[in-house]
Amino acid sequence: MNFKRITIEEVNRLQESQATNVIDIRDPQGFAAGHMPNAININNQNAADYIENTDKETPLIVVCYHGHSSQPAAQYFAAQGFKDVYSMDGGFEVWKLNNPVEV
Ligand SMILES: O=S(=O)([O-])[S-]
Repeated sequence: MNFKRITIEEVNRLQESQATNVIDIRDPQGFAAGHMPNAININNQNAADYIENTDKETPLIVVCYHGHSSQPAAQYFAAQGFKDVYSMDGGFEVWKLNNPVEV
């Protein structure tokens, strides 16, 4: 199973049309300073739990700073059985320019 790259515009459209899960793989400090609405900060400590307890049919959007490290992470989550996994191009650094940020 593979992941797809998605633009921020496509994320907005997807979230308008259906429920999604957003995971943010940045460091806790970066996450605490601001993140996408409803994003969950995922790290090596809580990833297994998240995988076990999350619906794999719901599209999963993986976010990092710039959209680079989210790609191997998205690949990993796809390999864990998530059906529809996206790596967000541009990452949070581009998201925050024009989109809501939650703290
Ligand atoms: O690798 S990254 O800078 O996109 S987090």
